[in-house]
Amino acid sequence: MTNDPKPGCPMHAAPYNPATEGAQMSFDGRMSYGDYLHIDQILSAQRQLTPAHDEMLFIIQHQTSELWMKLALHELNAARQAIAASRTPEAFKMLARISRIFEQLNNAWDVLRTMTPSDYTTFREGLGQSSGFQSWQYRLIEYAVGNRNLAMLKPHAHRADLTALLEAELARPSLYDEALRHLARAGLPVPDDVLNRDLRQPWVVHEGVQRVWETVYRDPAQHWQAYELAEKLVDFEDYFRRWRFNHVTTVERVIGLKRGTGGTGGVSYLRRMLDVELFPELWHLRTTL
Ligand code: HEM
Ligand SMILES: N[C@@H](CC(=O)c1ccccc1NC=O)C(=O)O
Repeated sequence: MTNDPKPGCPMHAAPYNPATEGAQMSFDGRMSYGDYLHIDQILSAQRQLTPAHDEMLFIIQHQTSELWMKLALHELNAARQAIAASRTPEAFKMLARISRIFEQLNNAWDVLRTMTPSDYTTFREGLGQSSGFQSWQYRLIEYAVGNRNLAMLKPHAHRADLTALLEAELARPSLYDEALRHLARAGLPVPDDVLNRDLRQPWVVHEGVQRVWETVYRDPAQHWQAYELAEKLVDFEDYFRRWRFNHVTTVERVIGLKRGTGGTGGVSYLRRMLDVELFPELWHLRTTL
């Protein structure tokens, strides 16, 4: 019997066999989709600790977030390298992608929001003291962009490999440091104490830096690349802030004002994090422009 499509009513046609047009159907000794993507490994990592229906949603939500964070870090590191080499147009493309990744993470909250407090209490106890607070990729993103709080190293002290990773990040100039070094190379008067700062320390708001960004924003045509870089950074922070806001709102909706499993006050802690500014001068200049 052939599998040629029959003319006439599709209801009576034999099911179409894509092999007739050459679809590869045999994978003995050839690399398949699942082989390339290690699908077996990924799909065997959803191990519920309870029989609760919604625990699967919770696990997959976090695992997919960690995958997107992995890509965000990949792009962030490449963007930083491109800026350091003054290849800014290349960096713009990667920074735009990072913002889209955060948009993706922001949209994902819509799925998690379908979990009610009643649903969550069916498995919350099983989580013990684990919490997103201990996500090393999240901390690495914060450190990479410039939010360097050394206190956040502590939950990783039991893992020498992760501590080394985070420490290595703290020794590198952040995305914001690289942006400012780029401005200095372009001839803008970035203060020396900024260019020679102790990279491990948290960023401290600097009036001289704000003045440099003001110069850029007062005459964008004259400083087009710096202006474009600034707006890409603001765009990224905008999406990052939305992630934090979605997180705290979802948390309040699900656990109210209960303490977090990670030991913080929960919503009170997350609200405090809403005040963190990654690139403060880029926001402040808008008031003084
Ligand atoms: C029902 C869902 C969720 C609840 C109830 C929740 C709750 C919390 C709470 C209470 C904290 C504060 C730390 C603590 O004491 O535990 C926290 C931190 C955190 N959570 Fe969630 N979370 C949820 C979903 C998520 C998701 C989907 C992610 C994505 C990866 C995530 C990532 C984080 C991160 C990165 C932190 C640290 C934030 C910071 O230090 O600024 N959480 N979460
Ligand atoms: N901190 C959350 C627990 C929690 O959300 C969580 C636990 C384990 C793995 C990821 C988590 N997500 C984000 O914090 C709570 O207090 O319920």
